[in-house]
Amino acid sequence: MNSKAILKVKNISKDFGLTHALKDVCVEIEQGEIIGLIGENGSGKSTLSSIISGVYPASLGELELDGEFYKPSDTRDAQMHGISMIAQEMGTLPGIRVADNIFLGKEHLFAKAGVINRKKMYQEALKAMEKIGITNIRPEAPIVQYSLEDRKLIEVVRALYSNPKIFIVDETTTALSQRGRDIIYGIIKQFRKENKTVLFISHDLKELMEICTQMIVLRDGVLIAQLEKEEFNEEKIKELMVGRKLTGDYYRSDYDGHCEDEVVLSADNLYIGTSLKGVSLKLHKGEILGIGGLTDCGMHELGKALFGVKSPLYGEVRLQNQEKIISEKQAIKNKIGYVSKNRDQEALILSASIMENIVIPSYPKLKKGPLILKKSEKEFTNKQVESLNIKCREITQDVRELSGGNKQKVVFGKWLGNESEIFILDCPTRGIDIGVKAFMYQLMYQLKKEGKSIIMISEELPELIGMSDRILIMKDGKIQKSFERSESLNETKLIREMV
Ligand SMILES: Nc1ncnc2c1ncn2[C@@H]1O[C@H](COP(=O)(O)OP(=O)(O)OP(=O)(O)O)[C@@H](O)[C@H]1O
Repeated sequence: MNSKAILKVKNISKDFGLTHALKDVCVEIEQGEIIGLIGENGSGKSTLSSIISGVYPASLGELELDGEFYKPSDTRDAQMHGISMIAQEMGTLPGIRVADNIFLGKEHLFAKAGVINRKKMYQEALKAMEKIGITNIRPEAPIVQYSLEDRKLIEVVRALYSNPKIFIVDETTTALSQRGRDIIYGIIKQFRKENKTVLFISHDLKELMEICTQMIVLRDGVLIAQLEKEEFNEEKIKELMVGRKLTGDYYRSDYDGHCEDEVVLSADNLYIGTSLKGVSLKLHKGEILGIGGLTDCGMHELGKALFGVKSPLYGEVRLQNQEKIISEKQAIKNKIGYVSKNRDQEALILSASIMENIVIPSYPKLKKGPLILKKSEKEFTNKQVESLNIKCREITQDVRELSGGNKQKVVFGKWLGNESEIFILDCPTRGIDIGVKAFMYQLMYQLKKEGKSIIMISEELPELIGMSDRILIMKDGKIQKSFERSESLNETKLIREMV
């Protein structure tokens, strides 16, 4: 393979106010390499890829592309230089069709005398989608018709249409099902074959070790290492990421799946569209009930139904006092907290501050007459920020500015602050680093010991096995099998029931 530095990152620093997101980073990225970018939440991965892909400029330092000075004025300029990125937060435009999303800003390609030839545009969209193996999406359909995953894949098609020589994938695969992941892996393989370059950001170290040919490790905005494939070693990379040896238990170490008999939440024969077909379950006081399955098995809809955001066509969700859960507002009033899989879209208001996000469910509690005192809001927020160790500049800072792990802590803070008794957690550790993950597991175990009850919906089998008292495996909208906590439980036994 022809090895040549296609991109040089020279002494790049980036400050956001008082936050030093990148400090004097120097990296050489070679043509034809698949480079994994790894580091804890907030280590600067997205900042580095955003500078390379033209989202914003560096504060100091410069870039060199193909031996020439390179300073993209925006993402379109970067695309014209052959660099495209799929970002964590970007998304598609909701009010328009699939094809219009793919060719956003490139409509002139299909225009003649100011009139767009839509037939040609749709044909081209179909071709572009088929090229990466997407066959279920209609180019003329409104984009809102499609799932979050399909919309993410449409973004991929858009990014690839400019035929980039460097493709940056920022924390995308965790949001996708196996089918979506396979599409991304297929694209990466193709890039490698064509001697093109990929910068791949993921928190899944195993995934990176398998797919990448090199690995860049960042810590606190500083470049720690650039490793060749033969130097990949899981323990060593983890140590480089966190700067210390990781010791102690990751998951809980006991195998006692015992909890109280008291049922705090029950679902009876829930039906929702084609996603839930008669699901019943009981959650006990002090129980961690894991729910697993393939992404489209209905488990995410089940979480929404238990929290009252999705109404079942048939069946009901009841609390211990037999009150029926029919809305999110009522669930919150009854001390239920919900962490959505789609954190940025459903669990947070990104343009609001950390404080506003944390106090929302607790407004009724904080109210003194018709007013809420700023002082009590601040005290309330500070307590959560301190106990969850949320890394931020100030509590009035927009949540948008936080790294993924810290955003997730804000979501937890809002439900802990409201003194929730029941937590419905949909993929609670998605996109967060190993340090924060370990913290989340300890927190869940602590909550269990305090008698709180947790439903943990997860696509990660090790965490289901490692943390749950009981696991329900779902398949095609139904509960397929229940497993008790046991030392002999393993992934193979669960997978057998999932597929
Ligand atoms: N627009 C912004 N305004 C202010 N601070 C920001 C902004 N973007 C990032 N930061 C800060 O810069 C630091 C690096 O963030 P960055 O998003 O690059 O980390 P990351 O490694 O990609 O994290 P994650 O894995 O959680 O996505 C963090 O402290 C973050 O809070």
